[in-house]
Amino acid sequence: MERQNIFTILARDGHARRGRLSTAHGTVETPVFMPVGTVGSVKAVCPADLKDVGAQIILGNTYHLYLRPGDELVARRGGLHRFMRWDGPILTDSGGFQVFSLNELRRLGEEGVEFRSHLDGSRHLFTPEKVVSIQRNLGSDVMMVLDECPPGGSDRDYVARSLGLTTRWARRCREAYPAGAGEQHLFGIVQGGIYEDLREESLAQLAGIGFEGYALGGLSVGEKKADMYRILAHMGPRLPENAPRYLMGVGTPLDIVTGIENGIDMFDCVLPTRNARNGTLYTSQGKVNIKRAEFREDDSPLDPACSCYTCRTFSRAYLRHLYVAKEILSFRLNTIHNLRYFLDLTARARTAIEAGTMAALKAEIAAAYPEDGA
Ligand SMILES: Nc1ccc2nc(N)nc(O)c2c1
Ligand SMILES: [Zn+2]
Repeated sequence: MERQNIFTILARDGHARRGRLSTAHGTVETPVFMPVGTVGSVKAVCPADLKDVGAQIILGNTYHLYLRPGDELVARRGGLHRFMRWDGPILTDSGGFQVFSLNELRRLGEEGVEFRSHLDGSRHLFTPEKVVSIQRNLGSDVMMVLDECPPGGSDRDYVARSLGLTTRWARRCREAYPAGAGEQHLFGIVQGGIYEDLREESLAQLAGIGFEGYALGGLSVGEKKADMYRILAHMGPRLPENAPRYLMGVGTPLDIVTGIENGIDMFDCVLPTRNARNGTLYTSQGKVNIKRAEFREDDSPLDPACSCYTCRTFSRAYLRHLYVAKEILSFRLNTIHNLRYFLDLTARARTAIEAGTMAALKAEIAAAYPEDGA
């Protein structure tokens, strides 16, 4: 059957796109930031908090949920949406990246990647077919193919061989879940390291197989920022025009705005949630390190330009106190704010694209975050 187009472009500002992605659990207004909920929870906040800060779609992780509590257990509980009580769209990463980043002990072969659980050392094999089966058990709205993300700094020969494996695995994922087979979308992941020609080769091979969306993988993995921006500028606009484009694991506020101006629609990053827990808060005036003594008696809101629950309700003095006292509430209030900042940033980008003012938004973010530049 002819698949209806799942992605609509509503406005443009240069390469930037204002779009709308339809999924089985609702539509996603893009550009969009996706909070990371690795093991079925966005750390320190609940689904009501996520709705309150404007989250549309969140991330889960195949590797972690397969190991604990188990994808079949989640399926028996009605799938990940029901299990975690999140009724909006969910995207799950395929696990390949997590196997590489969490495990020294792993063996990579044509069949798949063999690894030991970081929880109990038990042995497992992820094949393309297996990661599709896991993501179908989880019931995620967007599934990612199994790919190899070459370590940052890998040489060109290694990257060239690796992208061939990634393409063969992507083809096996598509064969395991053909277009039209169900309501879940399957996205391909472009690799090719910091080499434009290898990136174009990876994309051509994936586009020849055909996916509902395309991700740029293999970035924000230790390469120089200038290399990431060079690949982003080269590949963002070259990704298929009428499909959603996802930049995996990125990034800082300036990275996100730079991604948007290069045609990217979807982003995920642990920075807002992870840095909330170590007291680094993102504001309209740049980063605020809430543990600094200067905030001891500061009655002002964390960010006067933010209307989140944390900024509406508490002072910097109180947020600093909670953090220094290692109160659990500190994690929740800091995370609510940081997520709201990243979600408001992409909401502002959606408005800016419609108004043709993306350049002004980028200049504002570059000024607030000078340390983020290339
Ligand atoms: N920076 C990242 C983050 C997540 C990734 N996930 C997959 N599957 N592949 C990559 O290359 C990633 C890169
Ligand atoms: Zn706030």
